[in-house]
Amino acid sequence: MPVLQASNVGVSLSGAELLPATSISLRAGSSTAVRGENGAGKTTLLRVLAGRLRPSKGSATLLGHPLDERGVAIRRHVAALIEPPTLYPDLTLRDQITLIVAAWAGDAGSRGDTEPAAWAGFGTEAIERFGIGHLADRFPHELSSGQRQLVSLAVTFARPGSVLLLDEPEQRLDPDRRGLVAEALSEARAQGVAIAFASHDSQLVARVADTELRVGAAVKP
Ligand SMILES: Nc1ncnc2c1ncn2[C@@H]1O[C@H](COP(=O)(O)OP(=O)(O)OP(=O)(O)O)[C@@H](O)[C@H]1O
Repeated sequence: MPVLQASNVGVSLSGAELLPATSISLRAGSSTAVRGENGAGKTTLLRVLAGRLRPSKGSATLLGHPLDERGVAIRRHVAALIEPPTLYPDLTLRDQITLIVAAWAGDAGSRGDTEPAAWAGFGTEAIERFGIGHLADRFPHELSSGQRQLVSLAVTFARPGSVLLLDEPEQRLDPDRRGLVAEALSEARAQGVAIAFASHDSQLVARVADTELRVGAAVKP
């Protein structure tokens, strides 16, 4: 059974088609690259899959249940980097990630399905994985745009889940850091995570994706 599946989901707003009917099926341990030109609807599709946008047509399921009835399950299973996470201006990078991971750990612990102690190292691991350990004591305004993207990735990968949704994870990153993204995605896929990511980076797609889904442009220029 696919972990996350969408059948003919489409989004229209005030008569404009943001996403033409699109189907996608994500299995555990698979990685799908969502491709298409600017404005084709990639971000819109990811927002639908993350339960952040209700489709105007079609349907989606998470672990066999309708996505729009699965608010708690989405939070529990899906880690998504679509919009950058909100960073607290007065907290260092280390404290931001510690706080975010502690909130998730508390949530998981209150459900009794994950030991809060098991979460303790996730934030530190994620910071190290994206090579931003040396920035841990900086505040958000002291980071470059690429460094902010690495923080966003660290926050997203710090959260274990069955599904990972990423919108252009390579954006603003230099080639070496794009390599770190490829490694992190490959590792997550090997661990059984179902991945969908939108990307304009053909190298990253070739390295990490086992399936490509082309999203059709809704409005041609
Ligand atoms: N809030 C909105 N209101 C109206 N139209 C929107 C809105 N958000 C996006 N769109 C339109 O929806 C279409 C799909 O946008 P989307 O962001 O999903 O494209 P994309 O494939 O991710 O593009 P890119 O590669 O440039 O990131 C575009 O034509 C865009 O102009």
